Amino acid sequence: MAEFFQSIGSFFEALFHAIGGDIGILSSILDIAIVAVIIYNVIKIVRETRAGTLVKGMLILGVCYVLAFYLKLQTLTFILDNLSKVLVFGLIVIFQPEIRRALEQLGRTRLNKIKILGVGGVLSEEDVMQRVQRTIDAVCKSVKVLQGQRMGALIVFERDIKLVDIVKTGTVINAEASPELIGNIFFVKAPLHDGAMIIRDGYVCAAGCILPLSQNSEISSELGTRHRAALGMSENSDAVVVVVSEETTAISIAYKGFLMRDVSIDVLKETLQKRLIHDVVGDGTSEKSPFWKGRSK
Ligand SMILES: Nc1ncnc2c1ncn2[C@@H]1O[C@H](COP(=O)(O)OP(=O)(O)OP(=O)(O)O)[C@@H](O)[C@H]1O
Repeated sequence: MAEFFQSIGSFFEALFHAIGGDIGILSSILDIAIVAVIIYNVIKIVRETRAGTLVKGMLILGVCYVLAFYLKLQTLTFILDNLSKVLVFGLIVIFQPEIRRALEQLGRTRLNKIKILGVGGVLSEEDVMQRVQRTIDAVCKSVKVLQGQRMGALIVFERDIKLVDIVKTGTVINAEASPELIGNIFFVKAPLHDGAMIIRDGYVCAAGCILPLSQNSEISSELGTRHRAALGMSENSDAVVVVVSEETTAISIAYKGFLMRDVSIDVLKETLQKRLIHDVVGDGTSEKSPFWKGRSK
């Protein structure tokens, strides 16, 4: 295997020499570019996730370590030195969802998206997006009805990461979304009202599904297991999760480990369109999403 990579390396070296390039300069440029991309993404993750507070804590520990070292406080230096070794493993455990998501994002390519959209298959991208739009309309309409009847709901919009294990915990439906169907599923006496509904490519894929609960200790204590499950799902996948509170009728949206609480139907519709249509077709409007403004847990 090592020989194989060596021969590939030699091939590229010979190629660069053949085209008159300097491998040293080229590799330095490549090196700097890769490191810049890694640093940019780490800063992005720190800013967008709960890592921010932890990084501040680590910086404080780092400053303490430097001070202790230069002031020759041997016991404190010893403790902080050993703590830092344990901390590396602790961070891997704490950030397991973020690390997993980052690796999953890395493994996702434009090709995957093309396949998911069904280009080259039976449906065109436009057909799938029209169906997704109809589903968003149906969900928004039924959410309004559910609020009026004080009924809770938990709706997961699957995106690139397939939720096969989650679907298995519920009952497969595979039907076109309509306000009537969604209303029926979440009707309090209906057998599938407990748990989450999963929507895949604009179809109601399953209902009565069990989601992973978030272990985040920063979640507001007034939020119960429905909201915790929504947040947990968004921490462990790229899904957009909609919650309608049975108690307060408030609508919340969980995405990438953040919960935006008490949103209006208009914001719900806008966010779903941005995450499920604009993000997928890549028209560049997704970053203007209101989701990241005023996010909370
Ligand atoms: N792990 C889970 N996966 C899917 N659904 C869940 C899960 N845990 C709880 N639920 C749903 O949440 C309901 C309980 O909601 P609970 O009252 O505890 O939460 P809440 O966040 O306070 O919501 P609400 O504001 O609607 O009362 C359950 O009946 C079930 O339908």
